[in-house]
Amino acid sequence: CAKMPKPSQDNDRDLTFCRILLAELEDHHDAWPFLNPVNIKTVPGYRKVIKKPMDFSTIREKLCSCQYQNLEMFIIDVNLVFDNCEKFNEDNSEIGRAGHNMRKFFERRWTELLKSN
Ligand SMILES: Cn1cc(C(=O)NCCCNC(=O)c2ccc(F)cc2)ccc1=O
Repeated sequence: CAKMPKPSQDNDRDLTFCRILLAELEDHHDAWPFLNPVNIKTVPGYRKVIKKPMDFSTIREKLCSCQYQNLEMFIIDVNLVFDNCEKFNEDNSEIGRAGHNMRKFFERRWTELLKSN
């Protein structure tokens, strides 16, 4: 059928979830490697290896400028942060472990939030 616009209350719910989830990610103890874009001038190899850099401040900027149509698009960008981290860092490294911890936290929190609805 014709693509019907999503009822606004679903959009509002999705936007609220994105704001809650992003605030919790930014406040997490292990967030420090992901708060700002990786500095491709000071981190050798990063520019070549990671095709689509992503970080929490960029996600914050996209959220505040209505660049996420829905919760799914937001989750894709958050997972990109953690997938980039796994690709570039050893599992047994400080940043590698932070990435695994943050991904586990995020998975648990968004499933909890969606179950609450
Ligand atoms: C995700 N990723 C990050 C880095 C990286 O070196 N990132 C900068 C760490 C230095 N940043 C801090 O220490 C900091 C930042 C904010 C803050 F509030 C407190 C501390 C390298 C490879 C990689 O894959």
